[in-house]
Amino acid sequence: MKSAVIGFPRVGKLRELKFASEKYFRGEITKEELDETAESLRKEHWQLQKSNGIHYIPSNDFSFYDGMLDMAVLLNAVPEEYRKLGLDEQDTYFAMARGYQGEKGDVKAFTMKKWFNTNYHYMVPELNDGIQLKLFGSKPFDEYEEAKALGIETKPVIIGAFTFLKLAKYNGSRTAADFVEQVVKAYEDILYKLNELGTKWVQIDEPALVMDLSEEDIKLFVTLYEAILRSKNNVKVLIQTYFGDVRDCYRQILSLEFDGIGLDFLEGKKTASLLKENGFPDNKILFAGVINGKNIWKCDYKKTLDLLLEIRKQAEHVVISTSCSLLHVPYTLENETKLEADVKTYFAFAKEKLRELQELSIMTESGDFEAFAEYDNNRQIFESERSYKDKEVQANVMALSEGDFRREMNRKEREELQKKEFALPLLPTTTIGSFPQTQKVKKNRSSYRKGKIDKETYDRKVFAFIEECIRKQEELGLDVLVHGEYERNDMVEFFGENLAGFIFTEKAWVQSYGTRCVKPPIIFGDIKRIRPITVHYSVYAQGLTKRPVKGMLTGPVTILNWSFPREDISLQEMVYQIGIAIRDEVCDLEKAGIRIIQIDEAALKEKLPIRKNDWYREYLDWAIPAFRLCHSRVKPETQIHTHMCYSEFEEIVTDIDNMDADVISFEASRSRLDIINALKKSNFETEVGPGVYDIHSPRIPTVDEITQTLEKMLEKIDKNKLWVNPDCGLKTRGIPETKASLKNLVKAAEAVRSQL
Ligand SMILES: Nc1nc2c(c(=O)[nH]1)N[C@@H](CNc1ccc(C(=O)N[C@@H](CCC(=O)N[C@@H](CCC(=O)N[C@@H](CCC(=O)O)C(=O)O)C(=O)O)C(=O)O)cc1)CN2
Ligand code: MET
Ligand SMILES: [Zn+2]
Repeated sequence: MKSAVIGFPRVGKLRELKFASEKYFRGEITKEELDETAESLRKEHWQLQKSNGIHYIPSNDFSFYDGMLDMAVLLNAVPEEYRKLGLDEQDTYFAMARGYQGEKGDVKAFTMKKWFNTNYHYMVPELNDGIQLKLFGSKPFDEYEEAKALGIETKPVIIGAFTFLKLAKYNGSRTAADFVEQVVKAYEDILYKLNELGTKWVQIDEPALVMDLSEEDIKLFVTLYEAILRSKNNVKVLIQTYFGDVRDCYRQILSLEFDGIGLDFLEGKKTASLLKENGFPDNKILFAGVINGKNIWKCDYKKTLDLLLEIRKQAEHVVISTSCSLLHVPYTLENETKLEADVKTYFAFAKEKLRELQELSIMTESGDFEAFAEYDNNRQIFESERSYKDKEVQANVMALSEGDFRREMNRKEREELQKKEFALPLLPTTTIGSFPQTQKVKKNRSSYRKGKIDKETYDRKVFAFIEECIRKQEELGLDVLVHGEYERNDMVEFFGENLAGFIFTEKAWVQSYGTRCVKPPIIFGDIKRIRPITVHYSVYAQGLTKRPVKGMLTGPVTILNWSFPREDISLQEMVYQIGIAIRDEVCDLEKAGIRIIQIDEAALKEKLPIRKNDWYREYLDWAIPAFRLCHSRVKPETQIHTHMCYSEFEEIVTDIDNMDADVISFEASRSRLDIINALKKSNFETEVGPGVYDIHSPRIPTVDEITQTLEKMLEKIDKNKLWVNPDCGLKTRGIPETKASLKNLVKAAEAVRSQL
């Protein structure tokens, strides 16, 4: 069998693209220098795949920011306000990605959303009435030719018309249907152009096909491809799906003129049975996604080869592929110098997965797997005990009962008690937790890490940052303060480092959005808290001020979702183990005099199963209890906050309310205020702080803007329940813009408050 890769990480093995782009944003390097870095990364990635014998190598999977944004630009979906800036192509692109505030004008960034159930974010294309979709750019063609010049035939990857139209937002009166004609023509032109270039295969990504589809959706999909595929000429078209199965439209996919069909056999629970029940045509190639693009554990060769043999029974032509783009795993294990050898043997990152594809490809050609040393080695790894087990932790989870998930007093009574306890003004102002992670803050941590300073010196510096932060917040006039999170590299990695059962890496970065990356810790065994994690930082901060300072924790669902999970026990078991650890931390904070505790569940919505049918059984039935577990033991007057980003949780507002927090803050400014309508409709009881400005962009919101936002919110939210805060933490921002933004936030809150 031949092998294929859906997409490769683009930031580089040492995040070269991140550092070059950030330098470019700061004006430290030129566009040409940025381009050079990009080109050398693309070359390296293609050559690496080629040298690992990959037969179908992707191109145009590279992006300076995001593939969906690239697609929008390729299709000419650049709204007028960005064009009007008069910037060149590259800077117009970055203005759409990050917003722009300067001598040429003032525009906000595009909305950013979670890419299906991953921690990657895409930019939401804006299809305003004035937009005319047509083939405009040349990125896929340029990159195809660039690879070809290196002697590498690639399959350009583009996002498909259906997914593009489904994920776009429509600001005017036109809907997806009104863009069909234009979009078809644009994709036809893409195919013509590829044909002209002699491209053999194109990969059209249609992950939106794994969602629950309506009749209308299916009709749209069929209409689009009946038309588009008429123009393929000599180009073979692979329709690539991932993150689930295509149960709603499998037969339609088969009946269209695709040459290759990419299916996910790992997350697609029904993929194998779809194949069995409906067969697979002999004149098409099945790209079987069997190498996990989302987790870092080695592939189990026996299991995978058995699966491939099963698949072979249904499909004549099979190519071994990744289950999704390798964008979601780190680049290579080779840079990990501190992992113990016996631990390391269990993992495969992107580069190592290429090797797995190659080995499987070779073994399937032979038929006698057992003759291969690689097969044998792999068997041994899978037959040995992979994880650290802890009997006590397991017993604690087993012993959990009703009472562990319930606070003693109901929310309404708590609310009255807390209003007296804290005596805050109407529309209290606060922030989400982190303050700018400046060079100084990061340097302190890296010095400690490298052993240049000891823990005491490190902490002394952290305490100094905290003090400065508290003073700044008092000056700004915020009501509920935070300590600033200066001790954290990342809100999940930091907790992972302080919990037994996790291991962490040095360079295993994964792109989250734009230039921002995360280094997810790996869950390797049963999890328990070994020591208090945040208590001394919080206590120190509270000691500096009379105003309440929030204790700041990451919740169990988020820690789980932003880690690489084990594959030998259930998610529920892992999340309860983490929940118990966080509960102990919550109790210690309360004991130490911290009266408000925020438990962030930033990633709660992210892993809500794509299909509605699975929401409760597979997720919410344990995710919501896991959060409740953390705060079930606190006193009624202790106020529990939570925070969620990229919310879009309209459909699960009742479940969010059931987390039984006292206050929730969430993202609401980059996307429309839909969620607020949903809160009103569901009689949401939790007090709420919908973000009043977007922190993912350096742009400073004006007082007027925030005032208007608050006034709009007050139309739907009881004034006694509304909090005022930014969208999310401020760690990615600089100090000047943070100060300016928060100053405007406080001013706006005061102005609106005085009218109430
Ligand atoms: N896990 C996670 N997912 C999330 C979020 C989040 O906060 N965490 N937020 C949402 C948005 N996503 C985000 C993802 C990343 C960042 C972010 O700021 N990432 C930083 C890295 C943060 C970090 O771990 N920093 C390390 C430093 C790591 C580093 O670069 N070290 C240098 C050395 C630096 C030095 O010597 O100064 C190196 O290793 O080469 C630290 O502070 O300790 C970045 O890409 O720049 C922000 C938001 C959704 N998903
Ligand atoms: C990605 S959610 C971030 C929450 C965290 N408390 C912070 O402010 O950074
Ligand atoms: Zn957030």
